[in-house]
Amino acid sequence: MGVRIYNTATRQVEEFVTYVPKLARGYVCGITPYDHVHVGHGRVYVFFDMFRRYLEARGYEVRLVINFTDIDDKIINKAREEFGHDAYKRWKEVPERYIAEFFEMSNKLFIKPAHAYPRVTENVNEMVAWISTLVEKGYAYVAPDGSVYFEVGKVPNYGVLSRQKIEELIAGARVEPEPGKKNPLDFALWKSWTPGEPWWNSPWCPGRPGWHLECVVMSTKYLGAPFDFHGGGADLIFPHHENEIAIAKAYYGLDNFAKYWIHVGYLTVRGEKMSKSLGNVITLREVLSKYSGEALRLAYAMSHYRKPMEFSFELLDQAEEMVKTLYTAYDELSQAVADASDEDKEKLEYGKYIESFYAALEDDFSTPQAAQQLYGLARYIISTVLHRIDKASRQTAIDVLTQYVKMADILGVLERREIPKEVEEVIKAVVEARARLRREKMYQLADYLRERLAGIGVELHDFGQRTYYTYKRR
Ligand SMILES: Nc1ncnc2c1ncn2[C@@H]1O[C@H](COP(=O)(O)OP(=O)(O)OP(=O)(O)O)[C@@H](O)[C@H]1O
Ligand SMILES: [Zn+2]
Repeated sequence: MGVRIYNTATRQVEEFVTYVPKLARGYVCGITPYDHVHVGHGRVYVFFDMFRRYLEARGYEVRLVINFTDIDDKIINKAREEFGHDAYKRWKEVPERYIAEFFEMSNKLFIKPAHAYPRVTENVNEMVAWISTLVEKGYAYVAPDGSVYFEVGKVPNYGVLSRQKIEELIAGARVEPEPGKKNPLDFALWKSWTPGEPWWNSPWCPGRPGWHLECVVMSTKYLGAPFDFHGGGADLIFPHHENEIAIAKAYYGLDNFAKYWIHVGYLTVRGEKMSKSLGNVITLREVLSKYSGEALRLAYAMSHYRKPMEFSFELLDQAEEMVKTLYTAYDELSQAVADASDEDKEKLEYGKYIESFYAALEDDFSTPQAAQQLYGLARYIISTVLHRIDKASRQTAIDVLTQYVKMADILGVLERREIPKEVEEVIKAVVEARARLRREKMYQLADYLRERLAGIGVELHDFGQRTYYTYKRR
């Protein structure tokens, strides 16, 4: 079966078919780097990382672009708070700091690098060129102060994504009519300069680009138009993504410049969206100083991406325990392969976990079910495969291990499985020595070695004559 995914543009779960076979091009709206990245942001980027890994496992080449909105009112305000009068000179330190943190946390979360990370400030010339074209085509107008607005009423079907009519949008949106705007829903493509703010030159006035335009220009610059999928948090559907579609429609004449619109539900704290403005933020730095990246990934995976996810430390504790089990199954099975025999004397029933895992992901990327199957397979390995390893063929043992790792790699939850070679050699030597002591009934000494190993995070599990170890990753 093919991949099926919910498309906000059609409000349906659809077959995922890319424009170019086996090439998936996607853009995810990036952070506005004015403060610490939090667990809510993490949910979005981990989701798209899992989706990307899944597509890659299905043989796609994935070209993923994530931007940084590195100039914005929030950044300017933060710079003023921090630097006072020097903000004008030093404002760039704010985005630099939080972009660095974004990368640091992405690493800790084992998020694979994107194809490109364009920044607004590096693409202003292209943005100015786009605005000129939009003005020429009659979709944008220049206000008396030199700001340029996009005229929403000029594009047919404005509101396709959020499924609202212009009149309803005007009534519902908290958009203030601004001087210079023809219609309250019109939005700025170019914002005129205010004293003390960073500015760039343009044919209209010194100023800076507007958010919605920025994402259209950066996505199509790196992915062409149309491209396959565009995503972000559910709060971006309106007005951000609606306006992106309108701009691209005006510029290219394309009905929709992205085929699939994929939106991730909110991460909540006591039912409310985690967000700076609500003051209920838990930073990724805090969580990842106490929990592994794999535990947080697994915690995310346990909620369906479109549903709200209530954050809690209990959830993380549970996920960390599960990750430990995943590693136990991996470590022990890797060692057990050597004890398998030449032919299958008993049949192992592991296929159903694998089939259900992929079936779940094919059906609108149900990571909760997939995670359950992966965990189920880990437990099956520990409770059954390891005990019967001498009744399974080496081929079967290797197959279970390979399939298990492949599944884990889609969710990205066994990312630290490599044990340093020297450490592995030392552990093996001690385990062998202990086995000899046990054969010679020198149990006290054998137990002493077990304790010493436990001290460095190595746990031993005896299966009759055989002993397998697990290694605690740090
Ligand atoms: N609590 C959350 N749950 C899910 N996604 C979120 C959450 N908060 C932000 N996002 C998403 O993270 C991405 C980056 O968002 P951005 O930097 O604009 O943050 P934001 O929405 O302004 O966050 P905050 O309100 O905390 O400042 C966007 O796709 C946004 O939808
Ligand atoms: Zn965007």
